[in-house]
Amino acid sequence: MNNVMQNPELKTGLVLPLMEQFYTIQGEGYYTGSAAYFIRLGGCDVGCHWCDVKESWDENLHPLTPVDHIVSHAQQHGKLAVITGGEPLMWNLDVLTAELHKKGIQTNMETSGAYELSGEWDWICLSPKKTKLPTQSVFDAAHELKCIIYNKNDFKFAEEQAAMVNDKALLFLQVEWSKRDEMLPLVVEYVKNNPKWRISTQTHKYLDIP
Ligand SMILES: C[S@@+](CC[C@H](N)C(=O)[O-])C[C@H]1O[C@@H](n2cnc3c(N)ncnc32)[C@H](O)[C@@H]1O
Ligand SMILES: Nc1nc2[nH]cc(C(=O)O)c2c(=O)[nH]1
Ligand code: SF4
Ligand SMILES: [Mg+2]
Repeated sequence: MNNVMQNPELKTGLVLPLMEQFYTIQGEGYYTGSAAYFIRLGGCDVGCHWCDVKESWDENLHPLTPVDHIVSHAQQHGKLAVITGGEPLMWNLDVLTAELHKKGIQTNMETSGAYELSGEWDWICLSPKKTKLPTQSVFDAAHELKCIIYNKNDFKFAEEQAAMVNDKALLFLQVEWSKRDEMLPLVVEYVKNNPKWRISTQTHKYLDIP
């Protein structure tokens, strides 16, 4: 076991490995266009080869930060927080989300769902990955399913994941950024033929904002 994992305060969720926090516009999914304070936690062992934030993967590189410190910054920037990573569900998020709620801040999360759910959430965006499938707890609680399309096989995977998620979840297809020129036309055709899906694009990358 590594250094970070041994910390008892991490188990209780009083500290979390913080990579960065920044105020920006949610670029993806249902909340696209909304101002949001992003809290990016370090640590991920899912291993997506196209991941756009590989610097997050090694949790030991990201300082264990008291939750009250994180929340005191969040409360200076609007009323919506997005917890992302890395894979945020590697950590106990009960304290972070309770403290954000105490300050009247909405709690949204971006997750692969690869770990059991913790935390109290107003909105969960589940983006399943083939290398480490979501747990049932996250399929049941997700508000949106956002499947990444890197190649043609990913449409089939997206349908399999849609069959697993709860009936209320909104369904989004998001093209993998480096394949956008090749795959976006296929995603457009797919959504026209299968209108239960919507398109999500990484609008922050087009806008050139964080
Ligand atoms: C960096 S991940 C962090 C949260 C969590 N680990 C997850 O995968 O949902 C945030 C979102 O970005 C998506 N994403 C990551 N790299 C991407 C890429 N190259 N193109 C499109 N979406 C990407 C993920 O699928 C996820 O929906
Ligand atoms: N603007 C902006 N929107 C985002 N939506 C999800 C992001 C993420 O990395 O989790 C992200 C991000 O990194 N930036
Ligand atoms: S699960 Fe999320 S953070 Fe982890 S490698 Fe995949 S996209 Fe990156
Ligand atoms: Mg991102």
